Amino acid sequence: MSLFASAIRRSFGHKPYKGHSSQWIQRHTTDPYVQRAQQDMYRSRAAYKLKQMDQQYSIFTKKSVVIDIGCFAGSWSQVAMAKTGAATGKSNALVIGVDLVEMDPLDHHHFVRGDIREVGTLRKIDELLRGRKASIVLSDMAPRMTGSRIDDHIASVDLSKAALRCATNFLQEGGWFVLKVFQGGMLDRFKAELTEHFGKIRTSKPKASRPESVEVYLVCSDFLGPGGAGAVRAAGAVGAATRTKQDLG
Ligand SMILES: C[S@@+](CC[C@H](N)C(=O)[O-])C[C@H]1O[C@@H](n2cnc3c(N)ncnc32)[C@H](O)[C@@H]1O
Repeated sequence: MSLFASAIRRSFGHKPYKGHSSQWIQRHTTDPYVQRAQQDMYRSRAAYKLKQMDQQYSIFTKKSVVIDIGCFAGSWSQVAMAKTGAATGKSNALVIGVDLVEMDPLDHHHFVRGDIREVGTLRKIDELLRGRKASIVLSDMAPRMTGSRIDDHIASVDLSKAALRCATNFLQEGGWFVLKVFQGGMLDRFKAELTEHFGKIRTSKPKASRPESVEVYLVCSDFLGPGGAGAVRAAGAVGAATRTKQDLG
């Protein structure tokens, strides 16, 4: 057994890979990001995807208020806690994680167990925000995989729409929305929907995302606020009409 595999065994118990195929175990134990995550004390290799996107787009600032949807096992929340200063417990920053699955607690982190598609879950997030708006909404949610590419794509777009509902409810104007979605035929229409709410949308495939994976990330910024682009267009039209009236004297 390799040194790394025996270290994992020590950390995670006698049969850490029970239920996984030999192909999965081989890929997992030789993956450099898995090894780095061990060394850096991240709960999963997914941490590096968020870190790489932050390096490229500068998403986090100190004191940000973050909602991390689909947060289990917690590595995105760990990154968010460190980047915003919430991990110190002395900052104004706030990180709220949401997942269907119970998560081992992180210091100064707020966890909601629930389904993001349900109103009750949104209500719990609202209570934790105590009247504040979020500066960043993250979603690394993945559906339960069926093995059918098209079904997994549809389920991923459904989850993304639920994450978008959460983002439009809680984001402050100018805020960020970073989400994972599986590529497929409905992606372009979903992106068009996002343009109704965000000034900029970029598609990202961070290095830590396995090339063979169908996942991509959408990095949306400049949240347009309630009413979205429709409201902005209407305000523009009112402004233009007022200016024309003034011009006409
Ligand atoms: C790939 S994992 C997230 C990994 C995480 N970002 C990390 O860094 O450890 C996807 C998570 O999405 C969660 N999820 C899937 N559907 C959900 C839903 N409807 N509401 C909340 N969480 C959901 C799953 O339970 C799973 O834990």
